[in-house]
Amino acid sequence: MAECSVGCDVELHKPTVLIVLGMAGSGKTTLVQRLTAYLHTQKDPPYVVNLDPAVSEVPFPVNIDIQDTIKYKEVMKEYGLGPNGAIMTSLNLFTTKFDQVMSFLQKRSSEISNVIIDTPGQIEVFTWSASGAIITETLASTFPTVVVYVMDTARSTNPVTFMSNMLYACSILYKTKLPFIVVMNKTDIVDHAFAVEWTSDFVAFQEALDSETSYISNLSRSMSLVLDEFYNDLKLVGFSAVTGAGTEDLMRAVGEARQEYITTYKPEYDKLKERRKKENQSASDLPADSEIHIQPGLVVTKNAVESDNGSSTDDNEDETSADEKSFQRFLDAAKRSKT
Ligand SMILES: Nc1nc2c(ncn2[C@@H]2O[C@H](COP(=O)(O)OP(=O)(O)OP(=O)(O)O)[C@@H](O)[C@H]2O)c(=O)[nH]1
Repeated sequence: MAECSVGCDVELHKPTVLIVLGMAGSGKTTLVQRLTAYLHTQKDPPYVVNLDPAVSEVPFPVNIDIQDTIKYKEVMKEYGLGPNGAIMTSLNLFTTKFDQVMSFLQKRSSEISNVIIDTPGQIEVFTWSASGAIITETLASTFPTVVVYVMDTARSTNPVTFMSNMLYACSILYKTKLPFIVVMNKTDIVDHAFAVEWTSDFVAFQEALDSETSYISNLSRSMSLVLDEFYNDLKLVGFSAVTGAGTEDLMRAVGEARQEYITTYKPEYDKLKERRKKENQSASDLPADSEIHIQPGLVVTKNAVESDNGSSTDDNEDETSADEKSFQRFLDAAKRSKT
């Protein structure tokens, strides 16, 4: 990617957006709580956004809470959905209003240094959905944005499990195209030194795999070669959301990732913004009901959403996934909100 040569100083006065992702139970919410408390003690309170519609209690002061706009249990009732479908639909509905979130952020932009975004427990709701992609792209097109990927250290001591989680992290890196920090959380239970060793010493990881004799461990050996490149640029931080150990290391890594966004990723996002603008202009030639404006510069057409799901309109209705149905409701709701 190209280096940012001009206009980078403009970014100086913008807050860093931290998108906190991770498997269910890895400690995302507790980490957001810990970071928020830390930044308050630094007299630099963050702007906090909760995108998890199903969290029973938000344990930190939150500026924007999806639950204030969308009642997840009502969505379940109204659309006859199970918990996962309702979480997905709630996020889709909220995405149609994300331009309002952006205007709040822009208004506060000069007063805050960090925006922290907590995401739904089920990671795929955010990472493999069109609404997650729209939110990520919208934020990253405007603010220096970094992904904070939380891993449960205690549950990653098995080399094959560790490898699986790292492959997932790697796939998110390629999907979001943003600077990436892996936070090895819960170091109060297990020290993360093994993860540092496995990601920096290829031979040490191979030796750990030697104790595994399954077919999967052979696959892991091959995959570890692939991941070697990913590890080269990886920012890996040991952290405990419960004790606060590693908080300063994490904030240092966020600062480095922000810099990386400005020099390496921003030029790509600028090009994307330009492309979206052009798409937006050509979409204005289409009939009104074939487009849905999510926010200026971002247009989701019906076709775009369907191709995101890898489906076509010819699919058998019975085979239509809950995800696709939920997107159809998203489209309908967005159309309604336009009128
Ligand atoms: N010992 C220890 N426990 C932790 C730490 N961080 C989180 N936990 C515990 O792990 C559990 C899950 O934490 P959450 O913060 O709810 O995790 P989450 O990723 O937001 O969970 P979902 O929203 O369900 O995905 C809770 O019981 C926390 O108390 C940590 O650093 N150390």
